[in-house]
Amino acid sequence: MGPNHTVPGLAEHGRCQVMGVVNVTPDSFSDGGAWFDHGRAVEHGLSLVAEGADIIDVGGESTRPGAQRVSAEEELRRVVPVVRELAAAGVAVSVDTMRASVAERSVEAGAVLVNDVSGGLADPDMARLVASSGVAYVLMHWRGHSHDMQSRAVYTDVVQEVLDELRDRMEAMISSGVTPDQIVLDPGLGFSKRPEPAHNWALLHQLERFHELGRPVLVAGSRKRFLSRLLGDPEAEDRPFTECDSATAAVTTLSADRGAWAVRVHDVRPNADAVRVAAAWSDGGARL
Ligand SMILES: Nc1nc2ncc(COP(=O)(O)O)nc2c(=O)[nH]1
Repeated sequence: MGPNHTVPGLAEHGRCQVMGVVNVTPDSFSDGGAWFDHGRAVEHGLSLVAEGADIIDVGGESTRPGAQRVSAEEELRRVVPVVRELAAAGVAVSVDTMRASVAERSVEAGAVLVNDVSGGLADPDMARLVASSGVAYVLMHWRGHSHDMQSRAVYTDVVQEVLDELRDRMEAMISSGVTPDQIVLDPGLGFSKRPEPAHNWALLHQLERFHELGRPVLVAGSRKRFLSRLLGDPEAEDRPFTECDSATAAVTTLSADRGAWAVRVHDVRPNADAVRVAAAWSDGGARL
């Protein structure tokens, strides 16, 4: 197990944490828009906490490859009420947004973490908001919006280049007033990464190198194409995304064993079990 960091505003459990996903979108690639209604989204978030989620990640804009952007007004309409109700229920809520305006209103509504897949590149105002609010911040590796991000998936050494680009973004955020302890890093599995060559597997294979950056690492492989491709059989197409939850739990176990601070997953229960197995295995049951 690698380092367990403390992140301001987030409880520490002495183990890898589980971030449950609630996509308040009509077209989410991984759950088919099941939680587009606010009431259903809040219910789903509470049920994920009951299954063992430590954090609930609320997103209002699909980031799957090819997805079109939604307006700031629509994104605000989708996420802020859900953030507010979950936070009021005592849930640790993160908001999955690239927009400073959405992050700001979500923090006001009680979010304790801003999960920015663009690492501050999509909205120049994000650094100011994160610095002024002091909120914890997920800085993910990103090379452009969904509509053309795969055209940027060209690397000579994907692990070294993702590390270098994350370091550059972290330094940029810190020079804008963000303190290092606010920052959680994420290699951005599936974002400007190709299944062939296996960029995502190369990043997971060398996950421990991300500790070189001295910040907690979030791994978000849940139901992603590199898993459905792995599990597909040669002649047929990929395994359906919603049938990749066992593989996701395997990624969780291995990520936790290699010191991931948290995993971001859709199906919480098997992953909540996996992080507990990894913790008990790692310390020989000392904390049981
Ligand atoms: N930090 C972080 N956030 C994310 N949000 C959405 C998605 C897209 O997946 P989904 O829409 O199926 O949840 N992936 C990530 C990710 O890899 N890292």
